[in-house]
Amino acid sequence: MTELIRVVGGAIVDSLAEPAMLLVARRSAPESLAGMWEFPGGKVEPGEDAETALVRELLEELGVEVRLGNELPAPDANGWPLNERAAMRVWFAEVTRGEPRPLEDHDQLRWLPLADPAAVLGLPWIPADFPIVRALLDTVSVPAGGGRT
Ligand SMILES: Nc1nc2c([nH]c(=O)n2[C@H]2C[C@H](O)[C@@H](COP(=O)(O)OP(=O)(O)OP(=O)(O)O)O2)c(=O)[nH]1
Repeated sequence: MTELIRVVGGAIVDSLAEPAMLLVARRSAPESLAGMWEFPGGKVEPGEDAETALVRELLEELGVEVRLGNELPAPDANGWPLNERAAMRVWFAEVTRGEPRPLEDHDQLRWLPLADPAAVLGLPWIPADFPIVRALLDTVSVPAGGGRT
């Protein structure tokens, strides 16, 4: 049996406590993915912990240090299926040092308002990411107060 390719992605928000904006990245490589938007991140290396891999990837790709928040709840422990060989786990994250720049694999970064789901879902994401983006929008749209009138 071939082993599952473990991918990790960062849902970088302006504030973990009160997320209003989401940072998304446009792939420049490989050619099959160029022009599509994604969660910055990458593959977990052998023997590496998923969260360590994510912190490493975000530093390599965007030049920032981050604090990880909660994991976006996924359908199973491997995360979200990307294809028959790969699955991705996604964590919320907040930048603690540096200004995100597209240093590797991306040609554009964009902050999007989470209050505008149409703007977020309107980008040409990697197709496998759409269920993840929808789940993320649902998660952040839960009113913090939760009060009833
Ligand atoms: N980072 C990231 N990868 C995604 C997303 N959605 C999705 O299908 N993928 C796929 C694209 C790639 O096939 C794979 C991640 O590989 P990668 O090329 O980013 O990994 P890496 O930085 O470790 O690169 P490498 O060492 O393989 O060159 O997962 C996403 O939202 N973010």
